[in-house]
Amino acid sequence: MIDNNHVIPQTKIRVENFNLFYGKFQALDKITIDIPSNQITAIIGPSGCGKSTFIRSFNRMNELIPSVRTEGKIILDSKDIFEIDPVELRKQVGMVFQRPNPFPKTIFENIAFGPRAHGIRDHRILEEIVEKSLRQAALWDEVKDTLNKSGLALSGGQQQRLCIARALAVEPEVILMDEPASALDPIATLKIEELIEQLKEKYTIVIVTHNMQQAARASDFTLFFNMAESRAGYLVESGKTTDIFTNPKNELTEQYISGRFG
Ligand SMILES: Nc1ncnc2c1ncn2[C@@H]1O[C@H](COP(=O)(O)OP(=O)(O)OP(=O)(O)O)[C@@H](O)[C@H]1O
Repeated sequence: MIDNNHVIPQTKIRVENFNLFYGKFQALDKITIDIPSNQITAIIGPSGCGKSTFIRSFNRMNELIPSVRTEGKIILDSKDIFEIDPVELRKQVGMVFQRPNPFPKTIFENIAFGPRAHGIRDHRILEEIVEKSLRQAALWDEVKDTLNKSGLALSGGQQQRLCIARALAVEPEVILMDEPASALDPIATLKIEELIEQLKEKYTIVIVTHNMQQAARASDFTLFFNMAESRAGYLVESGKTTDIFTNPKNELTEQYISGRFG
């Protein structure tokens, strides 16, 4: 399909009328949005508006919290995620967190852990996966001679790329990133942004960020969330990142991106 001479990307995740409650508190209110395939979608909005809760819904991580209840649909390709086994779902929808969290194991074992848990035992195949994942995460050249060193001995930026490599090792389709560069210095941050740009060729990326420049620089689509008076998070506006940042339709979006609230 062609729209203003641009190809319209396919939908990877469709969210329909999605509500999420922590006990009696409603954290997400009637979210409906399509997340495009092989694109980078940034989620921005003031603290507490439900950005992390929203992306944690995509791989059902919120279900690990006992009080959580959801309503509505989340469809991955054509499958209802609530009908997919959560372990299988989390293989397809990987996650990278705010603080790099390598396992206290060697670099090799950090990457081999997931594939091994999914049944791959052959050491030669594991070696191939480790190399491929580290190459994709732009870390191979820096660690190829020290694969038996602890992942914790790497710098913060390297640790975060190790965590990205670990997520890639089980061949996900979607990678969720919750402020993946917020604990990193500007150079390590730019490396992560460059890496994310390369990864979208193969993966659908959804990234939460507080950093407006980062959203503007590094994403194709942007969703702006806000909080209602009840503190429930809702989607104010979504669209191409260039449109959201240059020509927002909603006054709240305009105020937020220009730093006038949040
Ligand atoms: N485990 C939980 N139990 C109860 N309430 C929670 C829980 N986790 C988050 N919340 C509440 O849900 C709301 C949304 O939180 P969430 O962390 O998703 O927001 P956020 O937009 O990602 O915030 P930030 O930008 O500060 O990280 C907040 O009011 C928060 O207090």
